[in-house]
Amino acid sequence: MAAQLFAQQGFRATSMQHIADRLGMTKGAVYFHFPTKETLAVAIVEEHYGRWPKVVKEVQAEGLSPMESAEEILNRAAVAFRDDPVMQAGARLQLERPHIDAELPTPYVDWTQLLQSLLVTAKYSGELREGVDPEAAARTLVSSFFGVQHISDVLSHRKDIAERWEETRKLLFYSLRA
Ligand SMILES: CCC[C@@H]1OCC(CO)=C1C(=O)O
Repeated sequence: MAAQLFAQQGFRATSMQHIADRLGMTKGAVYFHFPTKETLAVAIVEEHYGRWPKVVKEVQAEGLSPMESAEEILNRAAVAFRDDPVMQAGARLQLERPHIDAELPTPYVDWTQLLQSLLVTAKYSGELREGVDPEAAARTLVSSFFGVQHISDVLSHRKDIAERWEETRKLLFYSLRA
């Protein structure tokens, strides 16, 4: 599907003909659904963003502590980035935003906001190490996660992302826990 093409070769190198061929459709049929390649990229990014509230809700229904919820959401994100072409395409398209003439959401800010709110709750429930600033810690978790997923993508096409993220999260959450 189109997400796989965007994930593998990026926005600029992917033509509507490539997409039509991959989908087994005519180019006209693709244009019928998506008038431009940009609208298709926006749809994929929106699909990517749209998947996270469900993941967050599932984790928060598990009755974990705030700190455990933060850790579990990021663990699931690592697996999702490994296995889901829409996540992979969304991650690449958001890096290619300067070359996509369309309104795309600013990445990372929602992640930071979500993790910060969990870490603030963790602070007041005594789970957060004394002196740790929840906002700075949330930014560090997001930078670390997206750095790990990027390097894993470049070096192993994300095959080892779960292992790479596990070693990173162990260190990070060790430093965050009270
Ligand atoms: C927890 C929602 C996170 C949000 O949804 C997907 C995505 C892409 O990186 C986001 C972001 O960067 O903030």
